[in-house]
Amino acid sequence: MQEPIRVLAINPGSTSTKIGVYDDEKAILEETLRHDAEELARYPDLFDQYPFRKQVILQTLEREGIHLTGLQAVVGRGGLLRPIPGGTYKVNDAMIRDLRSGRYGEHASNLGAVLARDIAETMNIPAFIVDPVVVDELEPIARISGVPEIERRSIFHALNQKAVARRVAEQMGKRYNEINLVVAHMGGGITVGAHRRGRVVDVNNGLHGEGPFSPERAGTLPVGDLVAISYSGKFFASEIMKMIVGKGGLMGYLGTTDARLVENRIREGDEQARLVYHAMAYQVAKEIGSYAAVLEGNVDGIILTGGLAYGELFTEEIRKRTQWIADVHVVPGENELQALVEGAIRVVRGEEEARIYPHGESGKERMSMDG
Ligand SMILES: Nc1ncnc2c1ncn2[C@@H]1O[C@H](COP(=O)(O)OP(=O)(O)O)[C@@H](O)[C@H]1O
Ligand SMILES: CCCC(=O)OP(=O)(O)O
Repeated sequence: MQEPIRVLAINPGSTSTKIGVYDDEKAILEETLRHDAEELARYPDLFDQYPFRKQVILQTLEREGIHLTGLQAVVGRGGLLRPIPGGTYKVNDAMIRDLRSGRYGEHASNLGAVLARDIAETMNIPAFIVDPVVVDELEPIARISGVPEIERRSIFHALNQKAVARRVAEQMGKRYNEINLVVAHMGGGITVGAHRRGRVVDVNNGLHGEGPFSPERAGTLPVGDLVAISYSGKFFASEIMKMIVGKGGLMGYLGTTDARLVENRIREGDEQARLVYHAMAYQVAKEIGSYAAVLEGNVDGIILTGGLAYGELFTEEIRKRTQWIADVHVVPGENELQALVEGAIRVVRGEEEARIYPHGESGKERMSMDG
């Protein structure tokens, strides 16, 4: 019998590092290492977290008796790169440069490719990323922001939204590219996408102040008030950015990114916690309604996924407000580790060729809201 292909998958999120070791498509280890906000606050810059995240990965593997020598590939979640089509990409120098410099913005997923290559290099095996957060299938109409100088961009939980959408389509006895879905991924960040026949034609940019607020992000803000606060002389630009990503949302109002703690507080009668948690669900429901309009009301299903979808209080609040649109499917957690591994295995088996991330410079592409 042929030896299985063993792959390590690394998925750094804003509140956790998830790792998986798979023999072919079978998981032999899956672990979510949660990082509380205080722990991460010790690292002022994203890449300052690098040694800490690498250490927890290696310690977990050692504790589980999994040796790096048995691996055939390492795959990481792809971060903020230039907009590229979906697929499996070999980690290359241009990719590492863009991720380390934060040229297209900063997010924990920027660590994925770098961690993958670092570990892969010691074993002389390949490193990949699959469907990074910059997968871009927006229609031209969705790119118009309302200000000519600002173009809307596609930054979302592409890997999980697509993997879960495929799974639910299959359960419905349909193919992903035959139906229309609204998918809400609700993790540290929240993104809601309109999937029209297998393409995400519109989605809120989960990192740059669009959409519902989330455990650690502000989402859409009243823009005039944001400008006023930005020029009030009371805050540095970096402090404003932290209010939008990192210390916004649940963190800003309640001092935690952990929805489980918020649910406990609600059970103990904390009225502020109840109001804020319900407001987050309310904003997700509003966003789902707007993407149902994008699909002209032809919605075959609504999917609620990500860590927050474990919270029944939360998903019921969204269901109550959106079930008139279509059936609501709750798929808690995410399928990201498996989707990463499947993408890597297709290439290792030679079923698919790895895509090459392009080298190249263009000052115009630099994000104005980096960091
Ligand atoms: N059982 C649960 N009930 C309610 N919320 C949960 C549960 N498990 C995880 N969460 C919440 O989900 C959020 C993290 O989601 P996740 O998709 O793991 O995030 P990320 O990958 O962005 O770090 C956190 O607010 C966490 O507290
Ligand atoms: C929108 C980019 C992806 C994202 O927000 O991921 P996390 O929820 O894991 O932070």
